[in-house]
Amino acid sequence: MTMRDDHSLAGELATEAGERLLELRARLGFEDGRALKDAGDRASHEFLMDALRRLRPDDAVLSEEATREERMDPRRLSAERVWIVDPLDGTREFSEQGRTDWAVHVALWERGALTAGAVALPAQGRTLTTAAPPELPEKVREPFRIAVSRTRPPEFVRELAARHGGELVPIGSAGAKIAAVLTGEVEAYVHAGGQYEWDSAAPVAVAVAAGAHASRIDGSPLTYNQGDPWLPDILVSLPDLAPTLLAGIRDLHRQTP
Ligand SMILES: Nc1ncnc2c1ncn2[C@@H]1O[C@H](COP(=O)(O)O)[C@@H](OP(=O)(O)O)[C@H]1O
Ligand SMILES: [Mg+2]
Repeated sequence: MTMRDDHSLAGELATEAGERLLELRARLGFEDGRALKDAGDRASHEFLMDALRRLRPDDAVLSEEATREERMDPRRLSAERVWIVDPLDGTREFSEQGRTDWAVHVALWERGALTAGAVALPAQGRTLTTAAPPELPEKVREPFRIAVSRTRPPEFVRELAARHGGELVPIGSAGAKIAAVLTGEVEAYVHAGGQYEWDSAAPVAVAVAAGAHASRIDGSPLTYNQGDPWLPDILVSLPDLAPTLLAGIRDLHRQTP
C-alpha cells in the first residue's frame, strides 16, 4: 500500500473492516448470536490492529477490544498520535438479522484533539469520513427528532423531547446515531448513563468536521485519550438546535438533580 493521508486511511480501514464484518455475518448466520458477536469483535479488532501496526507503526492505539492492560498502557498518555477505534459499535444490532444500525469507528487523536476519523456503516453501504464530511441539512426539521439508545435510553430525554415538541427515534450504535444526525434522518443524539471514548471518537471527529455541535450534555468539551476512557454522556446535534437542547437539559437537571 502507498502512504496515504490520515483521513483517507481512516476511511479505508473502517470500510474494509466493515466488508469483513458483512462477510462474517453472511458466513456464520444469526443462529448463535453470542458466537457472531464475539467473532465480529475479534475479527475487526485484529484486522485494524494489524493494519495500523503496519501502516502507522509509530502511533499508539486505544481499542475497545484490546485487553485491559493494553488499554491502560500509560504510553498512549504521552504519545502525540493515538488511534481510537471501536471495531464493532452496535454489536447487539450486528447480531440481529436485517438490522443496519452498527458501525466501525476509526479516529485519530493528535496532541489533544481529534483530527481525523471515519464511521463505516457497512450494512447501509456507506462510510462517513473527515476526508469528505457530509453536508448538514440547512434547517432544523419540525418536529425535531432525537436519536436514543434502543436498549438504554436515558430517562430525562423523553421529558426533554416532550417539553420541546421533539420525537424520539431509537437506533442502535453510537456511530449509527451520530451518522443519522449528519445525514438528516434525525436532528440530535443525546446519551447519558455510560459510554467509552471509542463509542464516540470517530463519529464526533466526522460530526465536528461537518460543522455539527458535539459536547458533553452540560455543554463542556468532549475530551479524548484520557487515562480512564469512560465518557458517559454526549450531545450531538445540528448547530441551531444545540442551545435549545443544552438549556432544556440544564433545566431538567435543575429540577431533578
Ligand atoms: N450505560 C452504558 N455503559 C457502557 N456502555 C454503554 C452504555 N450505554 C451504551 N453503551 C455503549 O455505547 C454503544 C451504543 O449503545 P446503544 O446502541 O445502546 O446506544 C454500544 O457500544 P458497543 O456496541 O461497541 O458495545 C454500547 O455498549
Ligand atoms: Mg461501541
